[in-house]
Amino acid sequence: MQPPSRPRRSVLYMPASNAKAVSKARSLPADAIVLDLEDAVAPDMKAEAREAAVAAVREGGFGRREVVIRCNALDTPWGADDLAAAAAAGPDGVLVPKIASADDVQAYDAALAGAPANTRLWVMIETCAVVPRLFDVAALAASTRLSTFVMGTNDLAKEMRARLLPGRAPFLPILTLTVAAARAHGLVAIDGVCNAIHDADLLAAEAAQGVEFGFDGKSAIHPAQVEICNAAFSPSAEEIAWAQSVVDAFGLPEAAGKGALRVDGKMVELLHHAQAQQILAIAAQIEGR
Ligand SMILES: CC(C)(COP(=O)(O)OP(=O)(O)OC[C@H]1O[C@@H](n2cnc3c(N)ncnc32)[C@H](O)[C@@H]1OP(=O)(O)O)[C@@H](O)C(=O)NCCC(=O)NCCSC(=O)C[C@H](O)C(=O)O
Ligand SMILES: [Mg+2]
Repeated sequence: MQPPSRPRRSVLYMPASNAKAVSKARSLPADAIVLDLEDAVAPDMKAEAREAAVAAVREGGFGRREVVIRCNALDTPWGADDLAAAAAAGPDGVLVPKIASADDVQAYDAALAGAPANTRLWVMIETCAVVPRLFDVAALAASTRLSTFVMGTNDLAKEMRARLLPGRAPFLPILTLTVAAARAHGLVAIDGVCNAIHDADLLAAEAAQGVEFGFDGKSAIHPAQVEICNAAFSPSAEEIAWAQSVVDAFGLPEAAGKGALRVDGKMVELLHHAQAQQILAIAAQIEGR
């Protein structure tokens, strides 16, 4: 199991046209920020938002935060220009909406052909059509820039005509499939947004659910949500202590050549050793922030 290369506990969206929010993002503790050109931007502001996103990426100042531009879909009047501008700006990621198939992902990858090699492709998982194709889409990680799945539970709810209520019952099978497909092909998986900006209890419960499902982090739409996501997706003190005990136990001379050990009264195997190393690696990165 490969440890995640960096923490992505909180992924904060903002309309790229909101200069105040973009400026504020440079000092917020989000692990990644998404400069949105899509649903958060009204049609008559699309061109201005595109220019602002490119200018923000060029200006920089985001420190360790990953910077991602979310483009409009290629079948909209703005998609092609967004993709071209994003490719030229070279952010850490370009997030694309409403993909329905592996062919869609190939088309977005082709549109980013001129981008720097470190610009990765993030895709929204938010259509009904993509659900049975998640593993085929994820497999493109081997041959394209694809690196990240991001749940779009608002659009999914709209397409399914489902209710987005506490517990998220209608979406649970899709959350599971998304994480499983991501893990099968080494992708990052980010959970969707909680629209209730100031309901800290609801967000904490949803974030804990995302942790339980195996997501790497959660989407946020307001600064007040960032710390809650960070806390939920950081390894706890107990998890870190367990991980250290497991790594220490496998490091002892008497553990050489063994695949299973007893640690604190419980069996641990090499798979737990790998998990423990992953927890310690991500905890060390968080500690360094
Ligand atoms: C939702 C909001 C419109 C609320 O805005 P507002 O009421 O103005 O917020 P506040 O007055 O509480 O703001 C306080 C300060 O914080 C800054 N701020 C607010 N939001 C952000 C943000 N997202 N990032 C950075 N900074 C932010 C304000 O500028 C204030 O600053 P200051 O005055 O200096 O104190 C607004 O929060 C907002 O626009 N949020 C993001 C909306 C968005 O991007 N939506 C698209 C993504 S969600 C989605 O589509 C997911 C997916 O596609 C799906 O289908 O599910
Ligand atoms: Mg959406």
